[in-house]
Amino acid sequence: MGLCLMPAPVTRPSSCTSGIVSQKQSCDVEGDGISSYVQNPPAAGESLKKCLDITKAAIPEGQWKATPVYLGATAGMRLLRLQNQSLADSILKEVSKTLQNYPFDFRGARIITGMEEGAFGWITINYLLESFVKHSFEGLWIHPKAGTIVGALDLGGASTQISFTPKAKVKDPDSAFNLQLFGYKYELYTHSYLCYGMDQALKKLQAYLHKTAGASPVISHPCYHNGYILNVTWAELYNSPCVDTPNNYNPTATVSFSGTGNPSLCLSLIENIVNLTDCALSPDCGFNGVYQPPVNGEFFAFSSYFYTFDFLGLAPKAPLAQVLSTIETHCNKNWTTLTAENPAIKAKYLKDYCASAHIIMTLLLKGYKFNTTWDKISFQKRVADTDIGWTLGYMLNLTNMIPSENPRALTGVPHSQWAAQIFFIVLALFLSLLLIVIVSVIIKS
Ligand SMILES: Nc1ncnc2c1ncn2[C@@H]1O[C@H](COP(=O)(O)OP(=O)(O)O)[C@@H](O)[C@H]1O
Repeated sequence: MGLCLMPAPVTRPSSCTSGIVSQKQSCDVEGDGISSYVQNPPAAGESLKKCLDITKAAIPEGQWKATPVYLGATAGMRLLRLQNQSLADSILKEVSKTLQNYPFDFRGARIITGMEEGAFGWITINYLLESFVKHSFEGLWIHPKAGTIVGALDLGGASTQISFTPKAKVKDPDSAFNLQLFGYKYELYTHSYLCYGMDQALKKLQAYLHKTAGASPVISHPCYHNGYILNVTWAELYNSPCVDTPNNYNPTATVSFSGTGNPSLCLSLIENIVNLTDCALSPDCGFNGVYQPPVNGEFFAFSSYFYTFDFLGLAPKAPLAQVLSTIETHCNKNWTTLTAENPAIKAKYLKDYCASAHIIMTLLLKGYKFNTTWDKISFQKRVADTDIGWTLGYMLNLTNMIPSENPRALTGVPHSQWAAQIFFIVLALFLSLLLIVIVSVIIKS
């Protein structure tokens, strides 16, 4: 869930993340976003209030009333809505109530679509990189060269998004997101894969192993490190609409996953989860049978892409061969060695970096087909001192911070007209110079 605040008067918007950020003061709603609201509503409510109090302290009192606040919920809530619409509604209502008790200008809470999540992430990055317009020294606004716009790769907990401007027109209208920013039209390809965020992909992997293991209560997990054991109840394993509940479902039964640290087996299992076969025969396809034109230009990969690559020492960029060998070495480490080497990393993340690295490589190389353009991906968390994510783009859009028209055009001079004016000024100067030269030659002779 993301919350955005924009202290007024606005010069440049403060950033937003999952949680709350204002003027570089940030706090995260503790727990795993929306799931903490389902599991422990009072604790999640307290955590939200704590965040809001920190944010309130960071904004001068005189600006509180003029500070717009928006709340957008993403894939976690989209999944919950599929499972239990009324619970999703009551969570949004509760959160809205809390926000209304603060002195900000609260403008509503809603669940955004997957396409919006993808497109707003793309807007955030390109806004922070200042790739939409350049303000030239003459005070004129010039548009970017197509090459300066970057694509966005977001890997959240419940869904993953890819957004970029393809070379050719997007063939599937359901994947096209049209925008006009500073008078310049962009056609984005964007797709959000629900259930392929990191938490859900890991859950799919566990459920797949459980299904194929038969009745055995101890299941080998090739993506877990040797010596690591995880006990889960069936209720935890099947608590998501991303996994099918088995016929003999018994919520109180438990299953034990035992790590075997086998990177090649881990990779082949993940390729099954990602469902590459439905795109095997089609050229314009990502994975799971979803249309995707060929990737184009530079990309920024953030959220879970960054967390995993940063932990492995592979951010912001590393050659493909180094990435593959680092992942292999990491997965082969036993759990005792790994925890001793990383005392500061929480076990809940440490246990999964081997699996998450393989999920990432499968998505990027075999799904999106970055196999020949690996060096175009940069694994980043921040740009211009600001966290990357969909939230800032959402706020920029809602507050009309990025005008759809070119600022010069808004004052009545269209782009083509001022380009023509510059051309005639240069032509007039050139003719005047030519005239001076001709006259001085005539006078001399
Ligand atoms: N420090 C971290 N190391 C590894 N994984 C992390 C870390 N912080 C968050 N994650 C994981 O990254 C994924 C995306 O997290 P987040 O950006 O908070 O997603 P969401 O889009 O669900 O709000 C989740 O699976 C979360 O568990």
